[in-house]
Amino acid sequence: MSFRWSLVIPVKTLVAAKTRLAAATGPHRTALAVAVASDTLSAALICPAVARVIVVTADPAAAGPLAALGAVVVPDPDRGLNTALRAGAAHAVRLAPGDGIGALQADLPALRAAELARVLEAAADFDQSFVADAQEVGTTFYGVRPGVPFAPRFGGESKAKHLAGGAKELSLDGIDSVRRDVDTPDDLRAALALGLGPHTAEVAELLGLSPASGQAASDR
Ligand SMILES: Nc1nc2c(ncn2[C@@H]2O[C@H](COP(=O)(O)OP(=O)(O)OP(=O)(O)O)[C@@H](O)[C@H]2O)c(=O)[nH]1
Ligand SMILES: C=C(OP(=O)(O)O)C(=O)O
Repeated sequence: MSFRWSLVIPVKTLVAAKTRLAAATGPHRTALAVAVASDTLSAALICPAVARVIVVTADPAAAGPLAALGAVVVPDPDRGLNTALRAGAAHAVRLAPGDGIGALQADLPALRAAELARVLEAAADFDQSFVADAQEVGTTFYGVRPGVPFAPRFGGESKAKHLAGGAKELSLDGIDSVRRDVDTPDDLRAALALGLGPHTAEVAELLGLSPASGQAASDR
């Protein structure tokens, strides 16, 4: 691969985040949202093909811990997910016009750097590409090669939208952790089975879901 990547991770204002997990998480809902984003970010940052991670958020309670882990934080224009992603991508172009730009969902708590590396290597061969989520309905990664217009179509049935937009679906074996987004209690259990990162494992233990057995992203 002749270029590296800027990854943009969108993080919704915490008061509105992870509502489908509200009943299962009670007072720990916002902690879970930050933990899941922290594990996603940490795994991305140790991937050699990733030059930087740009978090787009309007929430200081998310921005603080994610900046401390190494993210560049960009303010959210607060006009929805794809606008937030485009704001992050515009910043990425200013910082490093010669790098690819990827959007990565924030809710991949089992993400393994080696699996993300395989996705980025494959993405380098296409102008626009994406990875469908584990349900085969949504999208967890959308990326463009350097200089290609960044046109994310996240939200709802976004796998079909990215296909319709001309992006190549990356159907690789062995990238379960990149596809395992967490929206529901069943998703959280599935991520637990793959191996949660340490931040999410700590919250999962508070929820009575697991022992604190999170592994560093480099070891998973
Ligand atoms: N910065 C930013 N991120 C967003 C916005 N809307 C959604 N996201 C992020 O996009 C991803 C998918 O979001 P959703 O599935 O809509 O929301 P969620 O908080 O994960 O879950 P629910 O509340 O259960 O829908 C998550 O990583 C969110 O943090 C937005 O307006 N701005
Ligand atoms: C916004 C999306 O994800 P989620 O499943 O988290 O709603 C999407 O897949 O486009």
